[in-house]
Amino acid sequence: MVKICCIGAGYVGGPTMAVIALKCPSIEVAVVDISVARIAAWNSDHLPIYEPGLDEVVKQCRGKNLFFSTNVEKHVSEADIIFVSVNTPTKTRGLGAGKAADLTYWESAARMIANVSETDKIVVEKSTVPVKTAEAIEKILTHNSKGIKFQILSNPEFLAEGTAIKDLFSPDRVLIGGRETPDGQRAIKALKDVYAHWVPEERIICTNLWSAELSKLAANAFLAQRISSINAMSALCEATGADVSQVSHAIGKDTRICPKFLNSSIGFGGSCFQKDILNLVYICECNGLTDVANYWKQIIKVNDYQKNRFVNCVVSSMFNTVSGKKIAILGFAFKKDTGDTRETPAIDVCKGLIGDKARLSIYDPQVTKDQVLKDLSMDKFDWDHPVHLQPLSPSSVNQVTIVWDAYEATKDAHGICILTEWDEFKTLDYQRIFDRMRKPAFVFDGRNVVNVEKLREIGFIVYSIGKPLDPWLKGMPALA
Ligand SMILES: NC(=O)c1ccc[n+]([C@@H]2O[C@H](COP(=O)([O-])OP(=O)(O)OC[C@H]3O[C@@H](n4cnc5c(N)ncnc54)[C@H](O)[C@@H]3O)[C@@H](O)[C@H]2O)c1
Ligand SMILES: O=c1ccn([C@@H]2O[C@H](COP(=O)(O)OP(=O)(O)O[C@H]3O[C@H](CO)[C@@H](O)[C@H](O)[C@H]3O)[C@@H](O)[C@H]2O)c(=O)[nH]1
Repeated sequence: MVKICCIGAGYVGGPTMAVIALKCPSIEVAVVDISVARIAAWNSDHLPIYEPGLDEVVKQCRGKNLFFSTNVEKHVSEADIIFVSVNTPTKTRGLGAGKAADLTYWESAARMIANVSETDKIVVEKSTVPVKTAEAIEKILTHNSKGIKFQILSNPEFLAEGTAIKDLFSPDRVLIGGRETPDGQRAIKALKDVYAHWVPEERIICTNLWSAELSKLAANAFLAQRISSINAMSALCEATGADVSQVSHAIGKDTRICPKFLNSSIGFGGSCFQKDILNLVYICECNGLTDVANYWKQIIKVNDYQKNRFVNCVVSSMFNTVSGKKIAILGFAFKKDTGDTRETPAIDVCKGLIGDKARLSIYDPQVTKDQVLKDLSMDKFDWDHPVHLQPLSPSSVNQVTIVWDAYEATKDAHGICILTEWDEFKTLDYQRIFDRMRKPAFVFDGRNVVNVEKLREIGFIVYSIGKPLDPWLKGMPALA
């Protein structure tokens, strides 16, 4: 029986291995982690992450051919194939701080693999890593081993949160990079055989190591670039009276452009886009490609611009001050159908409003009070370290309350900011909400989820990103 071990039981390691176990009953899969709490949660009825469909997959295989354990060394030493899916945060200190990937967790995993291995292994990079990481990992493994052979493969993950199970069941492609030697090709085939249990052969792409590593960074940069492009257009739409949804629809009909990833928003969030683009920028700079680095930097600049623009719009619309005013925040997760808040644009928007002394009442159907408070008090990039190494949650953040109902959040509020596109925000009873708010009552829709005309009929002043401006908002200093 082939044995797989995955180091890192996070958003990638957990779902990916659960699907491999489900689709390959003949393979034994162990997912290991240094976080005792995380492993306990994977072994309980309350999984550590919320992902539609994940519970069912885990329930079907856990205890049969899928195991979650803190006994990292035992499972690593027994495995034929080891996936490494640990954190690769942005460095906050030293060389490359603020851009380069911090490979501390990866390096420590590689050293441990070298220490405990007694048989030949295939080591698979599942984490997103800088190009040429495989070369460094190879050096660590070969210099520390006792004649054991290691083959390194790059097998980046392309799943998106909220649709992880769907993406894993039916991936657009699986990418495997390896050495162009007979041993390297044999390793590629072994991993290909795993995916071939359910992924059609034509969707499994095999390349050299560096192409696979770079393709992951390139894919995220291209995706994020589309969002920054449409968000840049949203500002122009507001200035000219065009409607960004109509523009997206019109340009998306061109099959060369396609309609996906053209939804204007308060900016992209999530654990990957910003981190991976910063990483790409750093690699370009290290290779002397300053103009290329500056091109990709601009994607993040526009993303920051979009978040600032939104905050400025809220403040300037409400008579240039939100001091002491209650603002309801609907949605805190970085997108719908996930409880993940890593790098969510809601953090920057909330911090911006708190900076202007607003009182915030935050509601998100999947994000806990503790998480929100932690996010609002953590330093940039601190979130991307294993949970037990993160700062403890503070007891409270001034000016912020967290509630479990959109009606409670909006009661007596002066304004509402919609920051995540949860479906339930489309069907709220906005008349009821309006009746219980201070007047004039404002809605700032950062995700284009509400029916603007209906809300204006009720009496709201509505700002919806990239849409023709409400007469109230025209001429406001931040928007003019
Ligand atoms: N989240 C996504 O949607 C996504 C998608 C594709 C790729 N990625 C990449 O995958 C990697 C993992 O991301 P994630 O979202 O799963 O992170 P995560 O924080 O959810 O999980 C990483 C896990 O690794 C564990 N860990 C760290 N060092 C360890 C060690 N030495 N031994 C054992 N366990 C260790 C941590 O405790 C943590 O539970 C990152 O490189 C990320 O960029 C993420
Ligand atoms: O048209 C769009 C699409 C997305 N977003 C935002 O962009 C961010 C990222 O969304 P998405 O890409 O759907 O989620 P992630 O889980 O971050 O997935 C991305 O990052 C992963 C980690 O690398 C990759 O594996 C995935 O392929 C890639 O889509 C979120 O804040 C979304 O709200 C928009 O604003 N407009």
